[in-house]
Amino acid sequence: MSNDQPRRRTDSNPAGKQNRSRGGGRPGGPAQRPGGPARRAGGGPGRRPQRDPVRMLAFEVLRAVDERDAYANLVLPALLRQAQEKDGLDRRDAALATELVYGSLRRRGTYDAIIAACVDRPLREVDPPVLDVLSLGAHQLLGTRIPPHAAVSATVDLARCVLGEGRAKFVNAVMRRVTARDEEEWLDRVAPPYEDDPEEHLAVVHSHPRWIVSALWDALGGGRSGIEELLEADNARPEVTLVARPGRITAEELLDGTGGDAAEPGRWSPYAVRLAEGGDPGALEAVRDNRAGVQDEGSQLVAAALAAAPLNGPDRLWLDGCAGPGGKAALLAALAAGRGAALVASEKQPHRARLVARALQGNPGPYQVITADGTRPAWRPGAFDRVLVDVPCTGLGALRRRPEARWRRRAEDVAAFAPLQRGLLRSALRAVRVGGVVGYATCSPHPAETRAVVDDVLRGRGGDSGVGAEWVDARPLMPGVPELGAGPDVQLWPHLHGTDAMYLALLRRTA
Ligand SMILES: C[S@@+](CC[C@H](N)C(=O)[O-])C[C@H]1O[C@@H](n2cnc3c(N)ncnc32)[C@H](O)[C@@H]1O
Repeated sequence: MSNDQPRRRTDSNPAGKQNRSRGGGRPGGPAQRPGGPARRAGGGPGRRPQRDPVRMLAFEVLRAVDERDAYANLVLPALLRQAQEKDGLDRRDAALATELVYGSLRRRGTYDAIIAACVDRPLREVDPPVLDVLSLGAHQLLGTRIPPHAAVSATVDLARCVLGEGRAKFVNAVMRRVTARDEEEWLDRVAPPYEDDPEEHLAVVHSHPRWIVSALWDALGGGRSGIEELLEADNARPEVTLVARPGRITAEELLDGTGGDAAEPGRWSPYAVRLAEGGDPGALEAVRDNRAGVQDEGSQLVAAALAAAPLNGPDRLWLDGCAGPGGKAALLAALAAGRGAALVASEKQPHRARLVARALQGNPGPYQVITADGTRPAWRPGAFDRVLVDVPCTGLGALRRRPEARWRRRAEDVAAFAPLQRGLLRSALRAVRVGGVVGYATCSPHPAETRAVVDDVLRGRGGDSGVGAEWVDARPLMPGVPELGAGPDVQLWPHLHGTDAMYLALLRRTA
């Protein structure tokens, strides 16, 4: 199965109801488990299924992601909180639920290819809730240390609870086929050899849509090892990084506040603190009162580089033209306050502008949050000394944080963002005064969203910004950060820097 094949959409068949015509079906041809036949799992028909709140919760999150395009990183914490109160879910349960949800979403491409080899019809003809149960089962079998018999039995019990007895039999049969091989053996079977089709091989083995493998490889360049490391980094759990907002708390004070072993300093940003696994940012007083926040180190580096870019003339008024939800704006506002400047944080979506206002609350210097379309400026041309536009993009640089995003995005999305990205950069160049600096940032390394946008705008392709601009080398403004490329722009990478794949171009207005 190609990893670009859409897998599932909404289900007309609510979970918990049997559907004999679609829900059952025969699994694929016979498969022998090494060392003997697969063990019967899930208990006999007479046994009542174990209702496991952890797996029920994980299933509920996967359904929300599939049915209503929910974001796992928003739905999961809310359901975990509820379950902690209602079912007494403890930390270990919460960690397992998180692993099951994130693991099965991230590895969906690989698991789908394996499940497809165990079923006698195209996956799109298998009901989405059945596929969700199978993904959770496949992840337990192939991606965790849960013993196979326990993984199969828990999956069949889940199927009996949420799908009904008929479809649970189907799930049981498929799961028993999956147990016939370990992950490596399955990949040898379902992925084409690298030599025959490198992109499809990497897509199946590392569970990314093929078009994303292709785009990331184009952006990264180089041979097999680099792209494999990048794809692996996308599948790893990202650590939680905090930002200590300057003028309000130092990184050292924030570290002390986490209580010893629970955190360590950031790798590159002087404001960063990395939380140890399982650390809960919401438990920290500094986060609760806004002196610190959760922010990837790449985003911190982008804001800090713009703030550090050399300027000719005054440095009084800064603009963040795409501010929501406010992470970079909060750091910029704190840095601006430190040198007597003010920040205007502008955001088109009112609900996101409210998030910006919340992020900036308590900032030690002057700031203003406005709701405005950055392509139709609500400010005078040349009003600002520094301008950031962190434009809407495909988010291909943050796949490790948004486990479902890679399956939702389409190749066409890249072109769909192009006019807005160019429009926002042209506006930013008009908003900055001559001698001032603009930062163009994306959380995507796709060349069509990064360098191509800046080149087009500088050359007046597709519309004249009416101003002159020149490149500023961004690399020296990220001191100590290795492997920043040939410049003058900067591309960060999860596998090289441990950050999201943020891109930054800095431009100085010349006329
Ligand atoms: C990548 S996000 C910015 C992230 C933000 N800089 C941060 O660090 O939290 C892009 C933002 O631009 C906003 N946006 C989209 N179109 C816009 C427009 N025409 N003018 C201003 N903002 C816009 C989106 O609503 C979104 O909040």
